[in-house]
Amino acid sequence: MSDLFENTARKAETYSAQDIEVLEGLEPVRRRPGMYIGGTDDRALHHLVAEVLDNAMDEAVAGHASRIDLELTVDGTVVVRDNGRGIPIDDHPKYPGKSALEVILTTLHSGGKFSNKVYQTSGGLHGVGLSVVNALSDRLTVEVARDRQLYVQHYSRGLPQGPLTRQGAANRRGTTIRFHADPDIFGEAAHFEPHRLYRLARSKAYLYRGVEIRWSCDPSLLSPDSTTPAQETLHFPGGLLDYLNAALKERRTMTRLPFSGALDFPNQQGRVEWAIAWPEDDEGFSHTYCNTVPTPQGGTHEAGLRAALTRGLKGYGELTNNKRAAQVTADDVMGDACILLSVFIREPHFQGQTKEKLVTAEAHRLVEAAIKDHFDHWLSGDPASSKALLERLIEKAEERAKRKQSKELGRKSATRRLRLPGKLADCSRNSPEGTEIFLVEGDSAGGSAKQARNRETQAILPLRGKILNVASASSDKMKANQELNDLTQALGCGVGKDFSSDKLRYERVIIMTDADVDGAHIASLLMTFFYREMGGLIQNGHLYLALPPLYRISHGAKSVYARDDAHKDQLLNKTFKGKKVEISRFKGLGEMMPAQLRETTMDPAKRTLLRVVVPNSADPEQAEDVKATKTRVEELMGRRPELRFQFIQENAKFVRVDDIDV
Ligand SMILES: Nc1ncnc2c1ncn2[C@@H]1O[C@H](COP(=O)(O)OP(=O)(O)OP(=O)(O)O)[C@@H](O)[C@H]1O
Repeated sequence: MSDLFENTARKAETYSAQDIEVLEGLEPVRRRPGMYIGGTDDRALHHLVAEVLDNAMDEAVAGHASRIDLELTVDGTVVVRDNGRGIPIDDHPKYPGKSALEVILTTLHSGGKFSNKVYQTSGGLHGVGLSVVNALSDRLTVEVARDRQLYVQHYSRGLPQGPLTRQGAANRRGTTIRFHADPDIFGEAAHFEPHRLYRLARSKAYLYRGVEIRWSCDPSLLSPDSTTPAQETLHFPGGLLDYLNAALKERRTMTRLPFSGALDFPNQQGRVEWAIAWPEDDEGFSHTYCNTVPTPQGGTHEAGLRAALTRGLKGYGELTNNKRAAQVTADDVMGDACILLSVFIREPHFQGQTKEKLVTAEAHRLVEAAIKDHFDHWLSGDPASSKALLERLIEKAEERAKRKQSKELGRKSATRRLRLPGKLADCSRNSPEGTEIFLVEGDSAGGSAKQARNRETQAILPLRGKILNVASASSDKMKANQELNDLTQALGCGVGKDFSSDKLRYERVIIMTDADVDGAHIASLLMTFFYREMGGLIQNGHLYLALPPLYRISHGAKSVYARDDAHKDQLLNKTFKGKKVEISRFKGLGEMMPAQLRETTMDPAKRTLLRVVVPNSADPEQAEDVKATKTRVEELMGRRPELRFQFIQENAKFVRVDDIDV
């Protein structure tokens, strides 16, 4: 018998009652954190803050607190303070000599939210949140200000470090939880990201207009280009509609106004609030919440909304004698919409402690009933908008049906066959004529480009960071490279020996990178790839470089864009000579508003493109040039990185195509 089997057999003999462990107190949380917070990764770490903030929100929604502070200090400690009733500090009847506060912090399943007595609708229900945070913090301090007295107790890894002590008079009330996540659990490198905490605080403020949340974070924790403020008071009297407007910015929508409203359920069963818009660019999202807890996986409340909107639109179609409306499905209605939905209900049922999905069956009926009538009213109140929306949704349904039927090798069926990369936002036109694909640097620039594009003819493929330099990489490495694979799949024309110009899915391939050195580097890597692996694409004149501006120069209401320093100087010396101007420099494409990006770089009527050309290999007269180019590319891209950028600037042969005619 092998050692392994011998050992196993011995273990079986000695397996007895003493092998059965019973974990006491908060020990199970430390031993199996995944069960309570879904893991020990970044998401789980940030979930700790959500647990504590949810308690303060519950106190606010119950009408007892109006202000919450969320602070991230320089050593990574999170402070959540509210001006609510304060966690009870009197002795717990079941545990004489122990305060209710200590019971709450050290015992799983203890809390005031198991009945509706102290909280009508609450995000908390399991009575474990705070004890879990306590168990997973190497330092936690709780301060309670009640009855004009301040009480303090310190904990470490779930254990009290001393008794609850009275610290003297307090002229405020409420609870303050200060905690530092335990590096033994989350790792030494784990840290709270200011932007995630800020966004969490902001969404809570949008969800409950009766609360003011003061966010603050040590400025040294913010990177220089961070858009997260170090301090901000978050209070939104317009609720979800404010949220939607902020998310939409200046994007155009199918209807004149968003569909928004709020309604209390009958018999004080709770409340529903919603704000929905259908953007013209079809880049939708869906954020749903129950008792201010985000439910990223949706659930019954979202299903209720789906039913109300779909039935409403179909009904409106019938009312206006539009028979084609019958084919519209819930996916057509919801798929590309921007959706914000928040419900407050009693005793909600979620899936798991991280509460990602609402499963309360009743929520479906309540939400559907509440929203349906409002939606019908809204549709009939603005016939022009409703007609435009319905037509767009019918168009989608018809496109879908056509795709299903079509056996031909159209774009979409090819799409499925080719298994296009998920991050490609494809254009809707079926043939390559007149279409273009923008290869964009990074997801954030990709997001702006998607909003700025013409969705019929312009596709967007965001590429992450620097792509592989194919001139110095092995062919195996190239085949394994995700970014290059995505690019190849999106273009559809094959690489190397398999390249076929006829299969190219777009008429123009446009590299759109930032107007800086990094951008030029990425563009040069992409051009090297095309040159080596899809030479025909350049030979046939399909490859272009976009020219995003580097500066905006404004004088009063007039703004013009300059693509580089020389252009800027030229404009300053001519157009704006002697005038007081404001100059702003774009850090990257992602920083531009979609409208600016459209106007300056993407709109065929206004932009400037550079076409990338190489000497023609079919022309014997150019044979020398062909050879020279090849040597140059091999030399510079292959072995001498320091000369790459210089090469692009000085030696690449571009033909300038101003205001290219489309
Ligand atoms: N900021 C607060 N103000 C007043 N009472 C609080 C506060 N935070 C916690 N509590 C009390 O402590 C109890 C336990 O909180 P805990 O976070 O452990 O669980 P919960 O919120 O009840 O449920 P869940 O585990 O689902 O979050 C709450 O039910 C509430 O009675």
